[in-house]
Amino acid sequence: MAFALKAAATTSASFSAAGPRRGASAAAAGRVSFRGAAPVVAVRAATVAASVAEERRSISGTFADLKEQGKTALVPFITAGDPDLATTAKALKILDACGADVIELGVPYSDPLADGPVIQASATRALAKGTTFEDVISMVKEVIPELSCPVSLFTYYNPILKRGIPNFMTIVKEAGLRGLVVPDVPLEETDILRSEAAKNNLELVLLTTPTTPNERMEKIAQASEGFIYLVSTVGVTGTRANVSGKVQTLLQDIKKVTEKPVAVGFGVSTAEHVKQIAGWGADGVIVGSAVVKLLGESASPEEGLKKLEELAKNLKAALA
Ligand SMILES: O=P(O)(O)OC[C@@H](O)[C@@H](O)c1c[nH]c2ccccc12
Repeated sequence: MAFALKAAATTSASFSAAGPRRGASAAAAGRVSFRGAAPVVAVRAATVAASVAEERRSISGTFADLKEQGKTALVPFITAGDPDLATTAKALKILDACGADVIELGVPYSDPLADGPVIQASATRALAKGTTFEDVISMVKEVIPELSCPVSLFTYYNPILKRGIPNFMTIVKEAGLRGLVVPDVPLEETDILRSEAAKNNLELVLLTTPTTPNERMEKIAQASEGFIYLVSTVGVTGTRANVSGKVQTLLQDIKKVTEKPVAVGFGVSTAEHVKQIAGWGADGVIVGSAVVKLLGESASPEEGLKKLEELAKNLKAALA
């Protein structure tokens, strides 16, 4: 696997110094400070406030804000449509309320080659329910306005190719999504994705793995946007008892070549794991299978959501 994202940090950094991290407060600040201004100025000011608010909800902007606060991002992953899309909508709101900093939303796919048994089974259940890409987008469009954290879409390449890259990016942007993770596209083939994503204000997150040669890792780091996804271990997604000690060295290697945030995923499932990884200097932790398992394998959607809330709170507390 080889992954990449672009240089999204360019604009976000300049906004990161201003107060709380999310859009609502920026908009509120705009209302107060522009009161009484002449109409034209007010309109211009409102536009600036809106773009600041917009920027603050970007993935890179979120990471920049957290860095200032000395915090590590919690990035949960869930599969859309498992157990059903209504539950996915509720799960997004719960994760946001529990302090998820960015959410990775997976589009269910029939050949998830990088996924282990838990996420494969989850995608299979979602597809068996008839979940389509269009259904996922409609749900997302409704829910995103209610969330304060940015949501990134996780998808294999085929659904993108099928719709045409420019068309796909427009759909994703219009749904309110802020980023994309596409695990089966090699770095060399990400240019077109990145440029079309950029036109739609979407950040393309790239991945690097323990077997990625240093020189290539450097290129991935340069091209990745939002954050750099450090895959903690070789193999597929899925919970593991321990986090590989190699991650600490890999983090150091990446940080030698880039200032961009680095988030660690694959096999991260417990409060201890996230604490350990944060202690090694990671800017974010990505938790997939542990979360997906709760939602997909509980006796009822309600029970799954309750367990999800407990786990999210627990993970967030470990990063406080
Ligand atoms: O499930 P895990 O081991 O917690 O790993 C993260 C993860 O689920 C998510 O980022 C992901 C799901 N499917 C993937 C495929 C490739 C890379 C990453 C992913």
